[in-house]
Amino acid sequence: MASQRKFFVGGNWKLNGTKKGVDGIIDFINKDCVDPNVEVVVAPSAIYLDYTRQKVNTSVGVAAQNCYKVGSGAFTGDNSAEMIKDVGCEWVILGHSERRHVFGESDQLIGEKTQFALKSGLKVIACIGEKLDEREAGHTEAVCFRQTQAIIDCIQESDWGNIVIAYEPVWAIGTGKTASPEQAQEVHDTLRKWLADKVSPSVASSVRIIYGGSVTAANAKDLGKKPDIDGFLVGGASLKPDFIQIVKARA
Ligand SMILES: O=C[C@H](O)COP(=O)(O)O
Repeated sequence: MASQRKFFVGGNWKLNGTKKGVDGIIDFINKDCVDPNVEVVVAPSAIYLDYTRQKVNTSVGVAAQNCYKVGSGAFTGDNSAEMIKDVGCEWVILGHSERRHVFGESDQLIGEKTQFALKSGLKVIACIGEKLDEREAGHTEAVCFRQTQAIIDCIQESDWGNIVIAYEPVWAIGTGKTASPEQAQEVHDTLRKWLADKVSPSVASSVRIIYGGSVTAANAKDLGKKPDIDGFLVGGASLKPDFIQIVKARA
């Protein structure tokens, strides 16, 4: 039976773009990015959230790339869920590998941020994934389970309808070394089975698990054919018109 899970493609623009660059991306998205079978969400830098929300088609969701675990206060440089909602955006990416490994965010902090974002009414793209040395040591599952468990510990079963899990092996991010469709499918399948046990069978079968790590217009079709790959979180290629081909990978 075909999956009931709606294909989801996120474009994570990371720390890229000026207003002119954002205009260019929005331009190709608005021209050709409508597919009722695909949920598309783009994540500009926080500076451009409001601008992007105002200019991109309303059928395209807009996500922040991060937010803090409380609503307001003396937290210089951070953004809150309330602010993200206030400018009309409904998603946030949390636990991205660059937050974990460049900025040193812990599993626990990411769990707490996820809890607060969901309570505040945002939907969450929750990222997990192992580093190269962890994969080579045979710890891929253990790392993904540990990172996901920290989120499970902070939320309720009913929250899972507002979460998309992004499996992003760190060794595949921005390196051109995509996980093969078989490697990604294996992790997604294992994680889904584990979620059935740790959360519930219904959450396991309904939650979307998307893949991220050097996804391109050239490899998206093969990745998208796998039954447990429910879409992509795209970095570099989301800045280019190739993104449209990735959105249409299953068309
Ligand atoms: O959030 C997106 C991922 O970090 C993937 O980035 P990438 O497509 O540039 O490898």
